[in-house]
Amino acid sequence: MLELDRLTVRFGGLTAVNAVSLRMDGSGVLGLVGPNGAGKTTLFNAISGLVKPTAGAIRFDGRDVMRAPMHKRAHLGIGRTFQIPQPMHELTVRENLVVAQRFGTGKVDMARIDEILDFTSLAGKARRDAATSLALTELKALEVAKALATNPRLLLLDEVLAGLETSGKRRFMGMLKEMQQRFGVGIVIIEHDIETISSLCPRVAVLNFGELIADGTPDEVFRDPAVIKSYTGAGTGDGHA
Ligand SMILES: Nc1ncnc2c1ncn2[C@@H]1O[C@H](COP(=O)(O)OP(=O)(O)OP(=O)(O)O)[C@@H](O)[C@H]1O
Repeated sequence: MLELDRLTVRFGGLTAVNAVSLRMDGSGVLGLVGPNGAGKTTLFNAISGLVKPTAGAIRFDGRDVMRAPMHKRAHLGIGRTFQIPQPMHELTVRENLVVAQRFGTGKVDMARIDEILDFTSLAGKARRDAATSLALTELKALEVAKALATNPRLLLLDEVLAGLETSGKRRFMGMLKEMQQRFGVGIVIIEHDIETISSLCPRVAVLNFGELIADGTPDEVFRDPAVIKSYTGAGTGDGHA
């Protein structure tokens, strides 16, 4: 479904993503890890159309989307969340989903919105509450709900689990596991915690200084000396992946 071919993003003299080639079919969950500044979010930005790659190719269902604008990529089925949740604060939870759905699909389907609100446990908050009144877990759920409302077939989740306490995180992980089946969506998730990634993702890709240095099962990847070195040598030193 998604095919990156030597994708490269440069910001002036800095190569944030360096000739990354990666394929993903329409199912499953792919974990994307790497030390801070490795280029993970930039890769998401390039796939979703927020930054313009310098070189390489992005194909979605065999179609070259390298130059397609964000809304076009959303229409084709590429959805995403942002590291810092970006709700429209003054709108209600339901209105946030309506706006997202219009952006992603060009129409409004209230039954689908109700299904998503239910699934993300936001139904009780939907009508009255402005997004600004939500707690962190609810804001993260809203970020996922908005992305689901765009009707994606591939969903890029940028650190949606970060900052959640243990029980919230567990519930959220259950939701993500169920989401693939229920909504027929393939997931790529950026997450720093190795235990979380290992439990969620049968496949993990590792970036370091913009380069893809490993791609395999969690067991293979987290035992790979190059990956261990990237964390101990060039990593954050804070125990995070
Ligand atoms: N718009 C930009 N202009 C210039 N440099 C940028 C821009 N966006 C990102 N960078 C740089 O590109 C590199 C990769 O950043 P990116 O945010 O993609 O890393 P990351 O792996 O997502 O990091 P983190 O885990 O800390 O979120 C960093 O050196 C960052 O400072």
